[in-house]
Amino acid sequence: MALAGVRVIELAGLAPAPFCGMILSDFGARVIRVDRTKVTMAMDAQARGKQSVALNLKSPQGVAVLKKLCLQSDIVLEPFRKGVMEKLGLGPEELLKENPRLIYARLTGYGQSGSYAKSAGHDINYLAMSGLLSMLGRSSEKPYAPLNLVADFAGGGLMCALGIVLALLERNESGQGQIIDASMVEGAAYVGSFMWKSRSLGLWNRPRGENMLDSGAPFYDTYQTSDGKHMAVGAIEPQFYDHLIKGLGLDAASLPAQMSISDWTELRRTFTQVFAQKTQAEWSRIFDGTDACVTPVLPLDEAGSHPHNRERGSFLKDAQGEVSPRPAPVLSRTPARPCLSRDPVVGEHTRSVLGEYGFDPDHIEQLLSAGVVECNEAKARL
Ligand SMILES: C[C@H](CCC[C@@H](C)[C@H]1CC[C@H]2[C@@H]3[C@H](O)C[C@@H]4C[C@H](O)CC[C@]4(C)[C@H]3C[C@H](O)[C@]12C)C(=O)SCCNC(=O)CCNC(=O)[C@H](O)C(C)(C)COP(=O)(O)OP(=O)(O)OC[C@H]1O[C@@H](n2cnc3c(N)ncnc32)[C@H](O)[C@@H]1OP(=O)(O)O
Repeated sequence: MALAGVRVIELAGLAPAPFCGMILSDFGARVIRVDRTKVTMAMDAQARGKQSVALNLKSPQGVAVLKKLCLQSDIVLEPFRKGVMEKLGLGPEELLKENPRLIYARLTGYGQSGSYAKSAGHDINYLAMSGLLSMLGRSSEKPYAPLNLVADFAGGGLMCALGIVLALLERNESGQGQIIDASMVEGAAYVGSFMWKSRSLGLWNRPRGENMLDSGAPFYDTYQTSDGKHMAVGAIEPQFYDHLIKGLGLDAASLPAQMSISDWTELRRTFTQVFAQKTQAEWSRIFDGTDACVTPVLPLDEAGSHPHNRERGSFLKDAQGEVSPRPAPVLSRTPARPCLSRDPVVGEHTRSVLGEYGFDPDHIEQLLSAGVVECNEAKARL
């Protein structure tokens, strides 16, 4: 796999950093998640392929353990508020002095500088600060955040993984690590570069929800079907729009022009009425195999069984029978080989990882009895 041999220490976080760690793990990196002690349940729903060490970083011995792990690692990924790692004596200066090849990835909302750097926040705040949230939502409605997809995952976890891979690539030449300051505000904004750079095209001149790509256009929207499901329509180009009109059984000559904005309300009404006359399956049969750019809106538990996704193996089932997306993109020689066994229990691998990283057995037992680390091998076997 592409990242085979790469060692990652991921400090347990909420959503973006676990996603970043899972990407690295899916593509072959060895990811050790450092959990807190005295935690019963892992909050990490993206723990595929990771191992867990439970370590109390509030104790000097715990800090020393983390330093030793980082000394033998390529990457440390930290998801805390600015200053937390420094307060623990685990800041980048400290760790890079000991291991100059270390890539120190800091995944935060507001970045390591600026007046918000130390403020708490979540995806919706970062999205708001990126400028993008102002563009999201239906006409005459307030801005609407599309789950926590944009800042946490696209602009956060994924962008941080990109930074890590770039730093690894560069390290091959320089032999040196570096610090990655991954701000979700900036990551989200960067993902949305098109929105800034396409303003001159007039794509966003109208109020929110009234433009071509923000649900303003009737040919770029979703419609309810007679069984209460939905179809997604993305028939932008005229040749594809023609297929849409044909599939809907409408007469193009009796409709207003596609790009006549003043007629969009009326056109949407027509499309709404027509889509409501058949079930999702019936519309899928009509549009499948055409260039109308019309697809069913699939719920999560149906996405994997759609013929197209099934043919490609786009979703995988783990040992517990849980279905989730397979890692993307697909590399031809070194594709990801995601781990299909269950997620780690908090502290399941403490003893084995410490042993592997050079802690002698007596020292491990001393750390365990002092409560600096915890091991839950037995719980994992239950
Ligand atoms: C929208 C998403 C967030 C979605 C998250 C949800 C999925 C979950 C949120 C609440 C969860 C539920 C809840 O917990 C109750 C149940 C618990 C149960 O176990 C499971 C079910 C629950 C219902 C549970 C279910 C779900 O998990 C939830 C619903 C996001 O936007 S995520 C993005 C958030 N932003 C960032 O990541 C940006 C960077 N980080 C930050 O800004 C801050 O970390 C943040 C997120 C604001 C949190 O601030 P906080 O004050 O809590 O932490 P920090 O200032 O960073 O400091 C960390 C302190 O912890 C110490 N520490 C860390 N590791 C260790 C260790 N191993 N040992 C000892 N101590 C440790 C560290 O030293 C810091 O201590 P100090 O404060 O003293 O410096």
